[in-house]
Amino acid sequence: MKKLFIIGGMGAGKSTARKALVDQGLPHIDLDQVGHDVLLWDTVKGELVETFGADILGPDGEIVRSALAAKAFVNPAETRKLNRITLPRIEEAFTDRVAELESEGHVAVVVEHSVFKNRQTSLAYDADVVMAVLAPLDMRIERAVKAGWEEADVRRRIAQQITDADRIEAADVVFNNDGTPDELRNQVLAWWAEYSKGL
Ligand SMILES: CC(C)(COP(=O)(O)OP(=O)(O)OC[C@H]1O[C@@H](n2cnc3c(N)ncnc32)[C@H](O)[C@@H]1O)[C@@H](O)C(=O)NCCC(=O)NCCS
Ligand SMILES: Nc1ncnc2c1ncn2[C@@H]1O[C@H](COP(=O)(O)OP(=O)(O)OP(=O)(O)O)[C@@H](O)[C@H]1O
Repeated sequence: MKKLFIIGGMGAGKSTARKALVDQGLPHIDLDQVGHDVLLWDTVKGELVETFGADILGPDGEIVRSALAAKAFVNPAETRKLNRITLPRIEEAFTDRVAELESEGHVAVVVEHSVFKNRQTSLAYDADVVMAVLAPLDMRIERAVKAGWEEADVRRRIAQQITDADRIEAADVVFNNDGTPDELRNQVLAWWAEYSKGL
């Protein structure tokens, strides 16, 4: 089963690109969603509270994601603390999900990976294809704000992410999303039409 990774900064258009491939019948894994799932694990919750304080918990005893984000994205050291706790668990859940899809006989899976660092890290080392979705910074911020995120929060998160130059360097295919969503979709579908011939 081919693992097709979609990478890109916040607001770049990863989900839009992913939807184009899912419409072609491919299953997908959204690592942001897997990240949310592992926040419910008691081990993860315990380590996060120990590191960031009990005020990241809501009245129901679960993590309030906005409260955690406000503490974890203030500087690279704090983000590293967050990643050290969450990423190994995300990898564990991801590996299980990939094995399930593989046993169901899918030819490929689309993996949306917002926190991609490089191809050597555990999550991405066996990616068959890395697709980068790129858009100018101002455009990404504007889109994310329009989608409901607070501008200061978006800027803080982007400051903890790799740059588009790094993404181009790591990618096999690059999609520029500085036009309309349909233009992005058409680029992705044209790529898939070629790539899937070899499957
Ligand atoms: C801090 C948390 C609770 C905030 O949750 P929230 O619902 O506000 O954001 P969500 O998870 O939907 O992420 C939205 C976007 O924020 C950015 N972002 C999220 N985590 C990170 C990170 N560790 N470093 C840099 N940017 C990040 C990405 O662009 C992502 O698409 C959550 O993002 C989290 O637990 N992150 C750590 C796990 C992780 O790295 N997940 C990403 C998949 S590997
Ligand atoms: N070409 C485009 N023109 C205008 N709006 C767009 C375009 N592409 C995507 N958008 C919108 O911008 C927002 C961000 O796009 P999308 O969710 O695909 O990005 P993402 O990379 O998955 O973002 P995130 O990192 O926040 O998950 C969405 O509201 C989407 O509808």
